[in-house]
Amino acid sequence: MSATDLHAPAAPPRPDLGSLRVIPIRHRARAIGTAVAAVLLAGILYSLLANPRWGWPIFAQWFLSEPVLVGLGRTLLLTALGAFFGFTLGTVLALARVSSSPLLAGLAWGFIWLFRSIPLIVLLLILNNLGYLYATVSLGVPFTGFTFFSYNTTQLMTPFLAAVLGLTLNLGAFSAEVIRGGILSVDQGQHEAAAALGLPKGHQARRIVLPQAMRSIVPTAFNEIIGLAKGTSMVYVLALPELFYTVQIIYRRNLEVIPLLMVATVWYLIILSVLSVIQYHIERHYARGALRTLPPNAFRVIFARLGLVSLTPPPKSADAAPLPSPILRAQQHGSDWAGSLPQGGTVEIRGVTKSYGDLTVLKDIDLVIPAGSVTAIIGPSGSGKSTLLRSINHLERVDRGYIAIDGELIGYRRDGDALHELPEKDILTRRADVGMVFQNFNLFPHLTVLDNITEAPISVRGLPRAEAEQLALDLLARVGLSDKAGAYPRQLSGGQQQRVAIARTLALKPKVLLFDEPTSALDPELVGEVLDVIKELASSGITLIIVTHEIGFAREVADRIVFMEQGRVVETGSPAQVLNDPQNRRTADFIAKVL
Ligand SMILES: Nc1ncnc2c1ncn2[C@@H]1O[C@H](COP(=O)(O)OP(=O)(O)OP(=O)(O)O)[C@@H](O)[C@H]1O
Repeated sequence: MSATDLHAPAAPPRPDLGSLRVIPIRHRARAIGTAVAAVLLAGILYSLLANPRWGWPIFAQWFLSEPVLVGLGRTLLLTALGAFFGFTLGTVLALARVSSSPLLAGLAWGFIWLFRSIPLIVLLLILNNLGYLYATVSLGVPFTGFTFFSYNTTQLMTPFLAAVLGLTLNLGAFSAEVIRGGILSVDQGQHEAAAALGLPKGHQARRIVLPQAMRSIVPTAFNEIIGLAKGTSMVYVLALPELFYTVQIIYRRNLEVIPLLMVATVWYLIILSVLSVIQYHIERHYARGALRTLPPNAFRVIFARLGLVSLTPPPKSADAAPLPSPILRAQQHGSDWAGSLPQGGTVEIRGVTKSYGDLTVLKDIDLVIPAGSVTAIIGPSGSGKSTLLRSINHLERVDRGYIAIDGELIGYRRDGDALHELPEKDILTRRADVGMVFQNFNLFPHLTVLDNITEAPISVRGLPRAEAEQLALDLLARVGLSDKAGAYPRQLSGGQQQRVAIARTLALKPKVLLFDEPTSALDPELVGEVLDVIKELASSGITLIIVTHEIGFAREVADRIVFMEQGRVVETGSPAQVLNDPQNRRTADFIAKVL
């Protein structure tokens, strides 16, 4: 014991913390509010039940009567058909609106403009009177008199068909804008990552863009469907006895207006409640991956309130296990990148120039990057490094010059002196040879880690699912993440996400791997784990091109450094030469600033 300890005042006795009680704060205002709400509710219920004019016995007599149920069935059928065809049409229109074809986009815009402008009731009446405008509906070859079929319009356009068609056209126009809004809400990086993996356009829309767009589409889409369910009452103008028209017929006969209106109201309330439960579960489905923890299943909440189940899921033992370092994990699996990846390709960049409007960001770039080499591109911000990298896999189109991998042009076909741009389908196929790892990872948040990796091998390389999953598990083991196969990207740290992104790119077995500042979105303590994986890859034989601000890492891993400034390659050479003995003054100034 030291002298200071001898003179220190004795510490007060430590209370027994285990015996302390926690007393929750009392919210007086909330308690008063609840009491007022309960009194109001009781008052409303009393007025509903005690006032005989509501006519509850008559309500009970008609609520489940046959004509009401038949009308209800028609309302439900119209809602289901209108919603199905309306949203199918809306999806096609929304995809046409965002397509790069001006004609398609213009036609879709015109359709939406027209059918959003026409009131539903007017549209229904026009469709119902179509027979007056066109006596027959025919399909044939114009001016030849040749027809495949011909129908009498009045017989064809029954009130039911007119109702379904009217509701479909109306909902199609409104839902197209809802869906387009959802598509626009998907981050640009997601489109780029899908394109960089060579996923076909239709596949990108179906598997990557629309599922993510659904999160913002679903709430508004359900508003539209609820509007449609109530809007079906509009078809009374066609004398089609759906729910509302049926109760109207009944109360005109028995004059019990209020009880019969209540019959319709309560049925609409039930339809709305069922739709709300469906909406909750669809939203929950599309929240997978977007939220770290999903909200509980609505039925589970009810059962939990009744004390039948617990709301807390049992802990997952796999998540608790500490992760070994990537390199250690790779050694445990006896892995060696060399041999498992294809031989690297030679990248030839010739006379590449690129401008954005008046700003020329790449100026006559000439570079040959040998197969299997590791090249680090460095330079000040805005010097064109990322643009050059993105041009290599044709995410950016160059204005002049060309880029070839093993002599094969990425975005073009050469014909004498002319370079013809390839169709999107061929560009996507060739892109699969050039993997790209993005600064912000751009993992698909709605897919598990395993699905992120298997998506492109299955769709682009045509691998059977079982084989693709085996490949993905092997790659995950190599980057030290085999126990995260079932996790969603948002459940991983930044460093882990970037390692998954590397595994996803490698699953296509590219000849060239591009890294666009792979660590700049990471916290300093996570940078090392990603750099470790890249260092391992450096000896694999694959060609690596890395845009980086990590000069120390570039020195350690690269065979060659390319220094860029203002869209030009100012100096290239070995790390020792460029970093220790730069020949150009601008390179020297930059190195002096960053080292
Ligand atoms: N889509 C675009 N439209 C217009 N200008 C662009 C576009 N993309 C890049 N630029 C401009 O091109 C120049 C080069 O950008 P680039 O991203 O290639 O630079 P960088 O060297 O990678 O910079 P950093 O190190 O900051 O990422 C910059 O001036 C940038 O503002």
